[in-house]
Amino acid sequence: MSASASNTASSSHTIEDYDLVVLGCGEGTKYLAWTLARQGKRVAVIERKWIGGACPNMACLPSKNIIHSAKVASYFRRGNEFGMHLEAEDDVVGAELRVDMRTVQGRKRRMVEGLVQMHLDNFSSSGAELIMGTGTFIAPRTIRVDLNEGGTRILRGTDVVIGTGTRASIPDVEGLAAARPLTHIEALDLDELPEHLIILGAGYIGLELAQAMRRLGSEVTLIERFARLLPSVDEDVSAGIAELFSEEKIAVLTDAYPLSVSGESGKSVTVEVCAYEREKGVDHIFKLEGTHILVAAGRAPNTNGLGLDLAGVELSGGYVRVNERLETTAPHTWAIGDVAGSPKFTHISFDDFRIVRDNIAGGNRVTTGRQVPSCLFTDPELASIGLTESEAKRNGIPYRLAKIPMAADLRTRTLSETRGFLKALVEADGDRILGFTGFGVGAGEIMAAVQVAMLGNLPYTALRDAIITHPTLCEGLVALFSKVPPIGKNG
Ligand SMILES: Cc1cc2nc3c(=O)[nH]c(=O)nc-3n(C[C@H](O)[C@H](O)[C@H](O)COP(=O)(O)OP(=O)(O)OC[C@H]3O[C@@H](n4cnc5c(N)ncnc54)[C@H](O)[C@@H]3O)c2cc1C
Ligand SMILES: NC(=O)c1ccc[n+]([C@@H]2O[C@H](COP(=O)([O-])OP(=O)(O)OC[C@H]3O[C@@H](n4cnc5c(N)ncnc54)[C@H](O)[C@@H]3O)[C@@H](O)[C@H]2O)c1
Repeated sequence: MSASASNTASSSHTIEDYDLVVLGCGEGTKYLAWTLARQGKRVAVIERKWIGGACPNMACLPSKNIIHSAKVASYFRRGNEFGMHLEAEDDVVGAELRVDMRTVQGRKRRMVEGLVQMHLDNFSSSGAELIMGTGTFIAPRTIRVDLNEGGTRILRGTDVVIGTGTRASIPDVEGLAAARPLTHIEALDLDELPEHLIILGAGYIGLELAQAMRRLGSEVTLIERFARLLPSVDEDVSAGIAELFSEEKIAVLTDAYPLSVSGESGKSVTVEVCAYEREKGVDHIFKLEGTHILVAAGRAPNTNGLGLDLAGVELSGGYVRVNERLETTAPHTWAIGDVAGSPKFTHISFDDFRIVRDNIAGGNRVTTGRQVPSCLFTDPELASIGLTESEAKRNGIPYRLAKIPMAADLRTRTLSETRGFLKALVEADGDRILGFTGFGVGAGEIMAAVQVAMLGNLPYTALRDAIITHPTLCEGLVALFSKVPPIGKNG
């Protein structure tokens, strides 16, 4: 769809007017573009590199693809347990598994190519225009695009949406940047397995990739500055993950941080680590040798150099400042997803799309009070929604607690995947479900059933008394909610 040229920004550039101009082709922004274009609006999306944004290209979906290959590797190693033997080897446990990373990557790359094609099809069927180039604001609602193929264009939107996402933040550690560390982008695209991968940061990315790379055959060491893995989750969850990682021989250094790094990732790196020994109250400084270093130490917003000041868009802590309607400080200028400071999940960026779509149409939809479910895709998964036990304690919120081991969910026994537990918080003086955490096989899928009950304001007894197919993983919810203590008695 061609845009109408209405006036000129400079002697050589015509301003092209659109109903909607979107900066960054991420989760929420692409859905907004396709939706408004299908309504007959003139829409342009500016993207510098990734058609579809982070999720399909180098974040959620590629990581889950590699994690699944790592699961297959773990099944291979567990072959004996299931009575599976390779012809040539009697003892599969003793046999060395050879992982061909090029084939692992080939499967992932085919998936990504298919996803990119799916996005291109959506652009052509919706009529939204995809412009490959780097966008910078030059005036309110007006963006100059430095086209990847050369040349520039200037676009102005009746509405403009910023969805430029985040990037890996590289901590200011002596020698770290010079060591050319991997971020998740390179780590998810390795054709050769690192011999010894050192991972800085034991958050979502660090934990998921540590286990995957270990299962594929790398030696892995995690360095985390806090005292335990995932300090924001309940202690029993954190301990469960620590035990899992210890069994899988992933070295974990907590209360530790790097002082300096030397060498070059991909060849050899030396990290000087400072680790605090809590019992003795002393710091130890030592050197750790590895072949690669991956930085998974949090995210930085892509707001630098966007010319946001020229657009009247203010920042807050580096992120685009938005209100609960996802409006920025400039009229008809919105922000979506990670860069708006929304919780950093694809499903949240998608929900931001729904909010902005409705508000552009004159509605009043807000981010406040929405559910923020999450799932860490370690094996087994850690899924959580609503209030956690530690949050309830910290905020003095009374609750009744139900907790069962995954082994009480009989499906797990058929799978030989009995590790972990399910827990739920129910209000102390009523039947409302306040929160759910599952650390176990299929926890992310089980959580969705609890989430629907919470959305519908169902009492916990609805799940307790439901007839759920046997033996499914969700059947465990009957056992879990049967454990809720009576009112007045918290177990
Ligand atoms: C390794 C990894 C695994 C993850 N796994 C999960 C998961 O399993 N589940 C989950 O829910 N979340 C996951 N996340 C988080 C999720 O990927 C992000 O929250 C989500 O992609 C954010 O989407 P977004 O809409 O904010 O924008 P993004 O998808 O980040 O897109 C922003 C786009 O803007 C473009 N851009 C930036 N600046 C410009 C510019 N000036 N001009 C033109 N284009 C520009 C970028 O190239 C990018 O394509 C993961 C993240 C990582 C890093
Ligand atoms: N399954 C999923 O949904 C999924 C998967 C991957 C990423 N994500 C999203 O992406 C975001 C970013 O992930 P991430 O893992 O980069 O960040 P994170 O915030 O989850 O974890 C970063 C970790 O690095 C540690 N750290 C930071 N600097 C350090 C230092 N100098 N020394 C030692 N430790 C240090 C922090 O204490 C923290 O534990 C997540 O918050 C999440 O929202 C989601």
